Amino acid sequence: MWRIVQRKCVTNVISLVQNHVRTFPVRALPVRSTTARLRGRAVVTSLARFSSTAAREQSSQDDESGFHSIIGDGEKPTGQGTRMEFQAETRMLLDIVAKSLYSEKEVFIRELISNSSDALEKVRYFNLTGKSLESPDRALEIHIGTDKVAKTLTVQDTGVGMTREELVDNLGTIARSGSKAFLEELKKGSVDPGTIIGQFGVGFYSTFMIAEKVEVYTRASGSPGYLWTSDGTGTYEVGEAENVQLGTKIVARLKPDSLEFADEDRIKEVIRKYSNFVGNPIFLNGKQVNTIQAVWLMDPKDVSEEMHEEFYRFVGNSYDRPRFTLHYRTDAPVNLRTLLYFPEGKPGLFDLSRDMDVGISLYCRKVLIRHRAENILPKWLRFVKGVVDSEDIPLNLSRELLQDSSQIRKLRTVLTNRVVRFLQDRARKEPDSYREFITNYGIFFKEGILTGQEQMEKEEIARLLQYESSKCPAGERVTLMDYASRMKPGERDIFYLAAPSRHLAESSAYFEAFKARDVEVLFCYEPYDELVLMTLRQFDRKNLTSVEKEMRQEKESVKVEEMEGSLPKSELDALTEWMKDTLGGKVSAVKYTGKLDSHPCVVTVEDMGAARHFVRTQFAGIPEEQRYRLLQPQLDVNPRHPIVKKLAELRTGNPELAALVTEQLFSNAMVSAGLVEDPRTVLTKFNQLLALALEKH
Ligand SMILES: Nc1ncnc2c1ncn2[C@@H]1O[C@H](COP(=O)(O)OP(=O)(O)OP(=O)(O)O)[C@@H](O)[C@H]1O
Repeated sequence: MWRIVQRKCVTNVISLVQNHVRTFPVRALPVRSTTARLRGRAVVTSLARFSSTAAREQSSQDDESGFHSIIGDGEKPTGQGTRMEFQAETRMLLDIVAKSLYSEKEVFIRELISNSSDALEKVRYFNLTGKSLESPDRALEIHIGTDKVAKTLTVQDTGVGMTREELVDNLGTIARSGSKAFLEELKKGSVDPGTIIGQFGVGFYSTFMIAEKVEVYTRASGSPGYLWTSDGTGTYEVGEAENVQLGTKIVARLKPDSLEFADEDRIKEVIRKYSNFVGNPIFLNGKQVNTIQAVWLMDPKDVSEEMHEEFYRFVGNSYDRPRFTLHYRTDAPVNLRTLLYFPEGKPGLFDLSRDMDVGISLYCRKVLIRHRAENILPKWLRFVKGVVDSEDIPLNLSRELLQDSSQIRKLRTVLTNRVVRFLQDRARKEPDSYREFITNYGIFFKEGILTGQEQMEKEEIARLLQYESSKCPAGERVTLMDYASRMKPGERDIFYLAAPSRHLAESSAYFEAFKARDVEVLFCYEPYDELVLMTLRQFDRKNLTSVEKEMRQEKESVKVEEMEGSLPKSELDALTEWMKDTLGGKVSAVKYTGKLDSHPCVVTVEDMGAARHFVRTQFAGIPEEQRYRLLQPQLDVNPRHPIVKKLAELRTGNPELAALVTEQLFSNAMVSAGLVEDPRTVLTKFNQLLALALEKH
């Protein structure tokens, strides 16, 4: 019977068991201190869960027996308890590893390659530290062979191999990781652990997901060769074997439902996916498959532009080139090796969709943990392509990601801040290229602001945005920082105006007063701009204020008497009252303003940006009267304008024409405010007006 050495490495077994079977008895040992703090944490959590589960089970038993426990602390042990060991049912445990631990069968290849790579790293280490080995100069390689006829997959390495004792210890003990023990030895001597991957001591058994029998031929330096065989149902055999080469060869005899793994193309695909960057050459049926280097682990100085281009195409699955490259490493607050690319080409239609995953692959020591790893970067940065490699990521036993850990959240914050700062830097150092970039990708930053949680975070992203300004020639763009730096002491608002083009912005009725006062206004041309600035609300403690809002909040009441060329106040009051009656429920009020010059009137609503967005997206199907009730427009007339003055006369002389003119003035103002879903609807009245005007001629 296959015995589990419970004194060793039981912690891993416990977390495995907790995740999969509750009642499985194993012996609990204290959590070991580990290289990756995260692992410790995962195990601690499991232990906590384990004890609470046990406690729950205990209390439910109490209930069934009719005993209702009352919480108290009177109980005391009456003597020394007997130390017992948990028992484990090996066959069941193996079954769990082979059947339930991994979500994808194909990962067994990653596990075997990782083991081979560890074995090769160990040879390298022994060579470096002067330990005498047989054939120390042998090529350090991994060879994989597929055989459809024999229905086998073979993974062979020229690594350290195993002695008989090691075979029994490592492959005969579930959750015993020789590699991890090796790593801990190295760390005691403060040697760089290099790229040893194994840590849990279960990966090898994943082979039983696809193999009905596994044969392991292995020979360590100075030791005879051995053959270890098992069908994964609870027992194994070990015996000496002849002609075994230094290193280890694993032959998987495939199950009938797993014959795909005897297919070269299928294996190539899996290697490329998970193990493409393993530091040792991998040959598949004699041809090397992993030709691309783990560029992200290289010194940035040593990576040429061509290498970046090639790597970018590989990770980004793209055909353009990277416009900007962020290649950096850090050890605090989290260990990170990062290589991120910002595309030169335009985003595709799919990239714009929020259903698209982020473009970052997450690696741990060169082994792929997750392709397109969500949560590593926020969704709005999904156009960034590249690799993040971190030893600090909390993996679970099946080397899958624990998505919602605090460590992942920390990683995400660190990365996001770094990306934003990097782009702010590009805007300063490569303004032309950045301009092109923001033209294509600005929409993502806007999404970042719209979906962001913290004001600080939103303001950091807002630093990346650029707008045309009334103070700069057409085509030139400024940032919110530029605007803020030009503000005079005491000024508290950054003004913006949303319009489809510069021409319409400059000729807008709302802009007139600002122009006259020589106040800078940012022009926003994209549909989401004003929503973004409304969401942002403030930047650098200045208010972001739309020109329409400023107009509606006319501070002091207008002194008509002092306005040169204005209608007298009494006439104006009578006119505005009559206009309100004429427009009926369409307006909430008709007032007069001193802020207009060449325009007869404007419409203002409570929150113009939101109203416009509402009109664009929600208006279809809403009856006309209801639309006005929702918008509550206020009409502000210009008492100096010739049309308004003429209207005051017409009101009594030709009320029919005056009413038509009033309706048309209002419609024009609504169109120019962007509050009419389809401007064609105002043409009927306009034609009536023309007909009436031409009647007399
Ligand atoms: N090809 C190999 N050459 C030498 N030793 C090996 C080889 N494959 C496995 N071993 C030994 O067997 C041990 C157990 O392997 P296993 O894949 O189960 O776990 P691991 O690699 O240590 O951890 P993980 O579950 O994280 O992959 C390894 O730690 C290593 O000591």
